[in-house]
Amino acid sequence: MLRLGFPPPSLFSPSKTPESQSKPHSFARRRSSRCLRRKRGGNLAEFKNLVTASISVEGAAATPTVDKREEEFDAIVIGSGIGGLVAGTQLAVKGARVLVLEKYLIPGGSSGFYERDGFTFDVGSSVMFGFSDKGNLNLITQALEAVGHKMEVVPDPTTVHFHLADDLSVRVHREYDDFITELVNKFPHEKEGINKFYGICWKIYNALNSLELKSLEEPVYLFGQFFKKPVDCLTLAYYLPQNAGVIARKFIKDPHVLSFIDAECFIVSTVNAMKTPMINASMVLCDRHFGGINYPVGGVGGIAKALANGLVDKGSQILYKANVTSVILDQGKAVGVRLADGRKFFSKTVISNATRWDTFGKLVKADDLPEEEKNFQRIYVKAPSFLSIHMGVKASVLPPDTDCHHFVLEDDWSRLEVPYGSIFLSIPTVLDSSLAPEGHHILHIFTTSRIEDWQGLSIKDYEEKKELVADEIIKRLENKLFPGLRNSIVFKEVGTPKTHRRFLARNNGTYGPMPRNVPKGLLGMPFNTTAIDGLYCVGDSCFPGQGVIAVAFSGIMCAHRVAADLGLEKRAPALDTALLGLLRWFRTIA
Ligand SMILES: NC(=O)c1ccc[n+]([C@@H]2O[C@H](COP(=O)([O-])OP(=O)(O)OC[C@H]3O[C@@H](n4cnc5c(N)ncnc54)[C@H](O)[C@@H]3O)[C@@H](O)[C@H]2O)c1
Ligand SMILES: CC(C)=CCC/C(C)=C/C=C/C(C)=C/C=C/C(C)=C/C=C/C=C(C)/C=C/C=C(C)/C=C/C=C(\C)CCC=C(C)C
Repeated sequence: MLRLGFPPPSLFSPSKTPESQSKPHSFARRRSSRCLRRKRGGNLAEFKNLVTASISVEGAAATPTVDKREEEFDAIVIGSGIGGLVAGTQLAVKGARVLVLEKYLIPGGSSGFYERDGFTFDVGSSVMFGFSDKGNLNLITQALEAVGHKMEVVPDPTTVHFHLADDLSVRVHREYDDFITELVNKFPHEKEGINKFYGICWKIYNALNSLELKSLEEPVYLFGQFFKKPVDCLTLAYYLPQNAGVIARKFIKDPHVLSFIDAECFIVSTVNAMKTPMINASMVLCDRHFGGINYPVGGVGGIAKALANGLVDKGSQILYKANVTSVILDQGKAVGVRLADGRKFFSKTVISNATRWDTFGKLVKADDLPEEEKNFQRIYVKAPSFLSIHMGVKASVLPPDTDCHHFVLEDDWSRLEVPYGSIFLSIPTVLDSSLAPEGHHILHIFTTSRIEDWQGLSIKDYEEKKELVADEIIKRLENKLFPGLRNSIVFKEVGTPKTHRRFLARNNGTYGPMPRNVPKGLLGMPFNTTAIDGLYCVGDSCFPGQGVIAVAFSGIMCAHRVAADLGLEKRAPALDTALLGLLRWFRTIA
């Protein structure tokens, strides 16, 4: 069966919005009961919790408008992406009363899931960092543990198989030595440079891994870490303003190796190594070998479901179909939110998991954009969105031992960052066959694409263009990797940047912020506090940026800073002013 669209397909037409669907609630329940029948996709108790959470809060909110200040929460979180859920659950664990408001029908945002014809698709990436059982950087594991959940995972033997220009094929093996041996075998003359570059990545990773990770905006913690681990903190402070490309160029001369490192960085930052902060590069280039990439059994969507259930278990609430349209300000302080249906909720603090462009462009009705946000927009622009193709195929089309994740850049290195230039492909059924009907695999294909390409088209032209562009991409994969691919397709849905904008509520469907020019590493990236008292941001437009593990860290940092401001964690108000002022100044020089 061939279909074009995105979850749910009946909603997908350029003129409809999620709010205009007729029976979203029954859709959510149907989906829940279907999931209950799945063998490994989640257990009954989990799903009861999820549905009850939604019903109980909706019940509470059934009164016309909740606008009495005595109904106050400690924190309202706008959005249930992994950033919002981690912030919410961490606060709930510390004893705060949290309300998460999600526009869509299920939690997770870009890390959500959807089901069609027996296939369970991850909405976005299936490459999960931070999901191991060791070290301090397994932030997904830790976020789940905090609310008493543990997920079964399947270790991925190969993080990604690169198929690059000039017939360069490199497998990033789970074992670091196997990966380095393979790379050095391709470029023996650069053995020393390769070892030095990845060696520095390890130095940074080990420093990160030695710290207890909390808010860098909270001075008691930050100075405490400097006191306990001065060398590691100074190492991080030294590399904070640096980018991977400059460091790679100190040791490596061969342009092909440098292009390979560009591709390594691009898949996690959507920009080349010259623009990728060294700390972020080190984090991903090492975590994949330290803890390894591990795929959650039942699909990535299980992480958000477990966090949402954990939130409720800890006495907090989550409300779906809750589209926040504005943050309520009282004498310049954020005190609550207003929903599209007129309801209002009040809280001591408000945390936005919407992008900063949406938070300050739509949700906050301030006369002027705060200087802080002007600075953010001076340094960062919206990264492009994606064209994504979710397909079900006959298993016979894949050769035995096919890797789970692939990155394809066929002939021309210079096309790395060009829209549709390179192709990401994940086949999660290689690791968890329960995601597809027997004898089938899932192919999730994505490539960068800009919203401008999809605007101003009639519905017919839009649908035809989707089909055409998707077909080109599939043909390229057929030529490069899997002969016969097109004839093996049993299911296909195509999402465009407009789809991402609609269903993930992300400005222009952006994947997150990317530096406008060469940045000073991570120095210019804002943390969680904002220029508005009581309003915090979390997610990928906060330090350290794009990525599920990155937004999980942002959630941990945010919860710590908010908890300190709520009096649930130690704080030192005099030091706060000094540190926050200093960090603000750093950002202006970035
Ligand atoms: N696009 C991909 O391929 C993909 C896939 C998986 C993970 N990721 C990673 O996840 C990161 C994003 O995670 P995140 O936690 O920052 O955010 P997110 O975009 O995943 O989630 C934000 C959530 O907030 C909700 N929301 C936004 N505005 C709202 C409003 N006004 N009212 C109510 N709800 C609202 C959205 O519906 C969404 O569920 C990305 O940087 C990316 O690295 C991306
Ligand atoms: C404050 C000051 C100034 C100073 C001080 C010093 C210090 C102490 C510092 C510290 C720091 C820290 C702690 C930091 C941290 C950081 C972190 C954690 C980071 C992280 C990061 C992460 C990341 C970035 C990630 C990302 C990822 C991603 C994006 C992924 C993606 C994926 C995909 C897309 C897939 C692909 C696919 C295929 C190939 C198919």
